[in-house]
Amino acid sequence: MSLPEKAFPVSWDQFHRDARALAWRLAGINVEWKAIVCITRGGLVPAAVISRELGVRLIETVCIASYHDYTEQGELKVLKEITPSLLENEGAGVLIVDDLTDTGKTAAIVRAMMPKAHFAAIYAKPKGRPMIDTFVTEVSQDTWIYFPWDMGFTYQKPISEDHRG
Ligand SMILES: O=P(O)(O)OC[C@H]1O[C@H](OP(=O)(O)OP(=O)(O)O)[C@H](O)[C@@H]1O
Ligand code: HPA
Ligand SMILES: [Mg+2]
Repeated sequence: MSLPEKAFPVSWDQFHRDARALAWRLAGINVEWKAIVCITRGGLVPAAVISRELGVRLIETVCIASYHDYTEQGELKVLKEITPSLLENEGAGVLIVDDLTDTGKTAAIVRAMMPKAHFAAIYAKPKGRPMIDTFVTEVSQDTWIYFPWDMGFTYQKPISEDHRG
């Protein structure tokens, strides 16, 4: 297992703020969203915040799994498809929400299902960024984002000890 060089830990507070910031950007687009399609599981959390802020009550899931053994991406599996009524008109008026885009492979699969939908994620890495429409914060490709739902409290080594040759 190879660990990305840099760590970007996100607290619940910060995630809530960033999800709200994404909602502000989406509100500025001035589209009346038909529905939110969130990509499980990571997209469920920002979708809860964004649906509340934008007043969207129709929430659908598309269930995709790809990362196994922590940071290793395997074959992408679509475990549940999107309800056909939202696929009409190539997904125009639908808002797709995920927690992040990394290689862009997950976003590419969902985009292909609804080419006219708007794709929003909280965080983006450079490879995935061209696949999505709106995001809040970009981190470098060699950074791993640690989400609050995956974390617990542990001892942290002083930074100086990490840099000792
Ligand atoms: O841009 P990509 O390289 O495709 O990676 C991004 C996807 O990876 C993670 O999901 P994961 O497949 O780990 O499932 P999860 O949401 O259930 O944690 C994340 O939530 C994104 O959906
Ligand atoms: O940086 C990441 N953090 C958490 N999950 C992920 N899935 C793909 N990339 C990441
Ligand atoms: Mg995911």
